[in-house]
Amino acid sequence: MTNRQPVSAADAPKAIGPYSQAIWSGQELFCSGQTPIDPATGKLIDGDVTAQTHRVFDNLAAVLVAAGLTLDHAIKCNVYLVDMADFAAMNAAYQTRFSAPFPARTTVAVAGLPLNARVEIELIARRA
Ligand SMILES: C=C(N)C(=O)O
Repeated sequence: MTNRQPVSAADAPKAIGPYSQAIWSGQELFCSGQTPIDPATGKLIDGDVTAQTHRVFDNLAAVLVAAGLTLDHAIKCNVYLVDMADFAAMNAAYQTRFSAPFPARTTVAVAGLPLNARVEIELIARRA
């Protein structure tokens, strides 16, 4: 028997590969990386890294809501950028989606992201 309890969010993009949108493990929820896919079309949105970051957070929020949580439950985020020149703009959008104290975070630049997204963010959340 698996200890992986999946979360399925109709308002977030369907997985584009063999992964769950999120998995509960005990009190912690591991949310797969979200790219700026519009769940209505299944396609990447048009827009710069600011718009892409907000779409990513809308998608993460939809997954969290399906699990009975919100972004306030996030404890760790990993941010992937294809161009570190987007760091400041990503931060500006990012900081509007949380209130202090901010979750722990790591940001790295990567060689590429699915569907040619500029940003992907994954997070871990914890219920009380
Ligand atoms: C988009 C993803 N989270 C993936 O391909 O792993």
